[in-house]
Amino acid sequence: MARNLARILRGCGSLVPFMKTPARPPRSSSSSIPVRTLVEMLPSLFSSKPRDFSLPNSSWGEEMMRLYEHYNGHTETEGEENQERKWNRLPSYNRSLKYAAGGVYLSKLIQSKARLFTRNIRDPGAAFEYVLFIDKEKEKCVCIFQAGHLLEGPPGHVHGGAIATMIDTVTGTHASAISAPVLTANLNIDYRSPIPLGSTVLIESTLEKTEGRKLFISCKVTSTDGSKRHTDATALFVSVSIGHLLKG
Ligand SMILES: CCCCCCCCCC(=O)SCCNC(=O)CCNC(=O)[C@H](O)C(C)(C)COP(=O)(O)OP(=O)(O)OC[C@H]1O[C@@H](n2cnc3c(N)ncnc32)[C@H](O)[C@@H]1OP(=O)(O)O
Repeated sequence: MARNLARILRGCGSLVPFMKTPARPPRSSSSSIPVRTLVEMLPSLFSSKPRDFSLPNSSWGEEMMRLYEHYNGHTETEGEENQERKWNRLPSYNRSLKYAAGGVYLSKLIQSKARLFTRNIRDPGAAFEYVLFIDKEKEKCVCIFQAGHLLEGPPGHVHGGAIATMIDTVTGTHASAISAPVLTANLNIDYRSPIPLGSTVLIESTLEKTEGRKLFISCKVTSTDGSKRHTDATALFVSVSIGHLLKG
């Protein structure tokens, strides 16, 4: 069982190769409501190839697309030392336990239906639309997040739990890229200004330090032009053994 899970986790590593992405698919012109194109639907109907959810779909708005094209494979120079930072897209799939240990620690029913929380809505644009980029040194991650109408908390704004979910996802993906498998041990969030539903924001995470099995990561959510600070967070991840995951 542990050997099987080890194989899966190695497989997860292959789920995050750095890759360039194809051009944006056509958008519907007849309506502002996103339409799932036949091209998008066909692979899921006829192929077992997993869908990469971090590629553009017809629900992505102009700001999401502009930033996607900005970061995808982009190199920027920053700081006084003109340090170069190259951003690489991280693919994102909705299931990781598909090939797990034959229901040894999960019932087969649960295992076959298990889906990554943020990637389980079929209607594109309805909930979490996001794409993550990581720099080559794995010091920073940036996520472009478009918050769909199903994520409402206060009227017209994003639910605090949905924001926490995205912060956990971005910092957790960042920590996993450095040292998989990890679990969130601690997450502190300051909500500074509400995020309008339907808007696109930037979620940036920074590796502050590592101490043994512990990874300390900070995170901020801002408007895409950086003028508005929506949320600040710090997170602690702890590297765990496969045995710890199996123990539950
Ligand atoms: C690629 C796809 C990626 C998708 C991204 C999704 C990311 C989602 C991530 C999650 O949501 S994980 C789910 C939520 N988290 C959990 O369910 C974790 C539950 N907690 C545990 O399993 C254990 O408490 C934990 C693994 C975190 C730690 O247990 P251990 O027995 O492995 O470690 P230990 O308790 O010995 O602590 C190790 C170190 O961490 C420190 N530590 C642990 N918990 C802490 C805490 N809460 N606050 C501060 N420090 C803490 C602890 O003091 C110690 O420090 P030192 O090494 O310096 O002594």
